[in-house]
Amino acid sequence: MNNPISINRQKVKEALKDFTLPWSPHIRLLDTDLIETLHIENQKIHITLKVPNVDPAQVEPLRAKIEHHLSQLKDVEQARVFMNAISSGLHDPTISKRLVFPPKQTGHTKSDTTSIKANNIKNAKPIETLNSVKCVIAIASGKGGVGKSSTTVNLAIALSQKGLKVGIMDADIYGPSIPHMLDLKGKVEVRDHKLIPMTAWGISAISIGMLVPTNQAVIWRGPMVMGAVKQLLSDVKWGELDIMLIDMPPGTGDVQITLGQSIKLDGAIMVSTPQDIALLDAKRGISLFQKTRTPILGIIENMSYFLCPRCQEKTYIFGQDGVKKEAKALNIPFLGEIPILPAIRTASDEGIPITVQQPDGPESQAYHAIADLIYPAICKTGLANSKNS
Ligand SMILES: Nc1ncnc2c1ncn2[C@@H]1O[C@H](COP(=O)(O)OP(=O)(O)OP(=O)(O)O)[C@@H](O)[C@H]1O
Repeated sequence: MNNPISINRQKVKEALKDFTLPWSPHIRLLDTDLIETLHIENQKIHITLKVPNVDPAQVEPLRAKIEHHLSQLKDVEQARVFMNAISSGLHDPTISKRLVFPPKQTGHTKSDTTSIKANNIKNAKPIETLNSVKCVIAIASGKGGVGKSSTTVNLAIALSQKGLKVGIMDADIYGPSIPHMLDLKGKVEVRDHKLIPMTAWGISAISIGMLVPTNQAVIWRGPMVMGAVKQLLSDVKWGELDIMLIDMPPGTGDVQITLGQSIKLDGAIMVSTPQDIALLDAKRGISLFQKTRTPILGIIENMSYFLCPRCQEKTYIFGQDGVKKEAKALNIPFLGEIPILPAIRTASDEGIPITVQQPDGPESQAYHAIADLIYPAICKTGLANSKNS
């Protein structure tokens, strides 16, 4: 005979009886009204924690500690604790409660990128919603504005034109541009408490830009960002995907740390422009991925050269082969050059990517050539001959 499931509200409360507030250690959590909701369903505990008017960085350890402690209880399959916003600008009230932290911040949580260790991932619980995603690859850059989002979108479309099912997770919390580039407007559908990705040009996509007004997330720091990333990872019903591309924010901050600690990436692709400064920053990004033992699939040089529309002559405005040489020095694959062309920018601005508008044009060919190179890595047969040599 099966043993009855023993977890119930009483047991959860019992487990939390010694928890105190990190900012007022003499006050017991259960003596406050901070636990707003407590639901138990199918051995999964969901708690909503009201966040008082303190620095969210002080609340995050409590959230994490409760999650960890409750997930150890007998008959508990999963414990999730969500921070509840005092007010939010999210379009969907069922999501808003869970996604954001209070707007007031008294301090900036500085990210300690050195604290990322590969073994953190071992402790991370598998994210159920990603079970149906075969391969997750981050598209990153050290510096902003180098064309990472344009590359993500066009690469995604090039891969889908090869017959793969592709999704984009826009993790660029501070400047989400994927909805604009894919012309995705309107409200994200919520089904069974999960976000349903929007679709355009055969690509599924989710972005914080679909959930909050564009200027709101810009001020988020530390735990707010981490909470948002975790929920973009675990609260989205992706369905079957061959590959998910994650459009990362530039640099090495909270998003990179949270992702590094939450999921095992199958690979990372760096995007850089030929300028020295962008390359220098890209190297920092590469070293961060190396710390989490994420395979670097390679580096793409964007805005490499101008292609004369009349004579097809290439002009290397910022010098030739800078990224290629650096890739060789770093012993990582060089994935290719993308020209700087007005059509790429205008297509992005119109929300109809160049790979959709002119799938056979020279700009699209550059993305297709890179898709050809990474395709075998996605299909776990190793990277195709890269252009390093
Ligand atoms: N190869 C290219 N040719 C012409 N314009 C380009 C090219 N790549 C990107 N752009 C344009 O440069 C601008 C910045 O590109 P994008 O938003 O993709 O960069 P990003 O690295 O994602 O920026 P952010 O750091 O803000 O997220 C956009 O206007 C985009 O259309």
